Amino acid sequence: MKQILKLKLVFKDRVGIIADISSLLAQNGININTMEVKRENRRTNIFFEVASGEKSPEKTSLIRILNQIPDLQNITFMEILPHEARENSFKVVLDNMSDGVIAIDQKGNITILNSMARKTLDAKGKNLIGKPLTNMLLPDYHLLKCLAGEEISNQKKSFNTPNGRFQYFTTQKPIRDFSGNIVGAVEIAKDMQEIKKLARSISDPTQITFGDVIGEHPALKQAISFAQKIAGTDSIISLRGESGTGKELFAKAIHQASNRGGNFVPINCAALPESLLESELFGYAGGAFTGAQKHGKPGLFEQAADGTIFLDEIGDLPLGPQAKLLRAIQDKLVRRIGGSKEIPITARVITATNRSLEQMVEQKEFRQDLYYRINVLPIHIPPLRERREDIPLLAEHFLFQLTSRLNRPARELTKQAMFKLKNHDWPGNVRELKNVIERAAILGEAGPVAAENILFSFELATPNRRLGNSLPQTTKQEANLKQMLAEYEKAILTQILKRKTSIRTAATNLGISHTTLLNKIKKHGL
Ligand SMILES: Nc1ncnc2c1ncn2[C@@H]1O[C@H](COP(=O)(O)OP(=O)(O)OP(=O)(O)O)[C@@H](O)[C@H]1O
Repeated sequence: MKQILKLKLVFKDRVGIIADISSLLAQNGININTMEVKRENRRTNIFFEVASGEKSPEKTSLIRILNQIPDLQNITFMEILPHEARENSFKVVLDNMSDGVIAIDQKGNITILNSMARKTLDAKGKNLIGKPLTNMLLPDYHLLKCLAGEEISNQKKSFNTPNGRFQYFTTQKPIRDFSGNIVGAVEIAKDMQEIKKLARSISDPTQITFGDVIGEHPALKQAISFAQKIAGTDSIISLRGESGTGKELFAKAIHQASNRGGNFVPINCAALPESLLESELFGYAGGAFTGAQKHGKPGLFEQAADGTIFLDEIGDLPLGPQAKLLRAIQDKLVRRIGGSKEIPITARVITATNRSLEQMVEQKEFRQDLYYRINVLPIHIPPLRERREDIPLLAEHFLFQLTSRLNRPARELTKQAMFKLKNHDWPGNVRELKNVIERAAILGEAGPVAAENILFSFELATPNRRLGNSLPQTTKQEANLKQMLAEYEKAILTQILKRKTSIRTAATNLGISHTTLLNKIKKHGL
């Protein structure tokens, strides 16, 4: 029976090994199918495959033959040779591409046809490798012209396939060897629908996915994986977390992952007066009140249709609208103000708040029954100060976002700038970090973003800081006592360091130890 054997031989490095192997095997009537040589550490590794003919070599007889070659140190039989492993991984890469790839050799015979090309051309299961390109039904055979040096880039084309009309951008180029000789040609076809989808997702900022939620902290990752798990259900989700922690970002990502057909419709319950809230949420019938539109107006529940309604700051919803919201959620029906028709609700409800609803229930500011309705699946988003390790990731992300938006070259943050960011308390959470980074990037020159351009809101409030009797002019809204003291301390240290005395003298003057002063200098990124 015909047999294929794959081997690895290890030799002490010397000249003439390959000649020895070839002539010895030929003398014994054994054919070499493939051979690969690799030299390393004064050893020569030879990988090869032999196909035995009539005189099929047994493993033992092959070993006996090979053992005659001088300097052979080791023989191993292999399942797969290195070049086969490389080809397999190359094939996996090609087959996982969303573009169709066809390659031909010098004679115009097909050498590569990846999964996407097979699918589009309805060639699955057909063995076309090695066959002429002209055997395939294609809109044209321009690829053959690439063998004469022609090439095209991103040309729009379309043709009818058994699966419908396929519109694509094609790029076709000759393949050249190291000396520049044409040894084949390759075509890459990009599906136009995929390109359109990609363009939409880049240009449409509302298309937020979980990939846009940056952070590696376990608590954040847990929140993301829980949100991903429940995104596809119809249940009400309650997002809990301080202001600026990313609740709206999560809501949008959940909506995107839910694959719901309708829109994402947000409403900030704190931003509207009570009189307007109900008409916004539930809409009104024609002539419901003076000034109303003649034909009435659909509310946000109706507008969201099969999508998602995001009730932001639900803790700020007054008690009146709370009762109506509860009824709507319970009955899955809304009635426009002044109307009689009941309209079914198909939208998914996501709520968010930074307030303690539990405390509000206790103080009778929030209805207990509504609380239980909306708090079925709570997701807690941790504040930034509890996940400081995410600060560098987020800072780089916002810097990259800004520079790409402004069409500027990518930038990085200096070590000192990063240090300053990591040591801030972040009362405003991720939103504050985003603002700080954008401000720093705009303020500074080109090149890395420096620490002196990292300005927190309390620093902005005191542009004319002076030492002496005047305290920093930060007001209560802008910073807490801790921040004000930190700022005052920093101002004193900056002033003292400017005098260029030694750290030790400065420490003595300040009445603190040398190490305490060093720690403080480090803390303030001075
Ligand atoms: N993990 C994150 N990754 C990337 N960007 C984030 C993240 N968290 C928040 N952001 C960004 O920070 C800003 C504030 O986030 P968002 O508006 O979602 O917060 P919020 O919790 O809804 O705030 P509020 O309670 O004030 O309504 C947005 O620009 C958002 O894109």
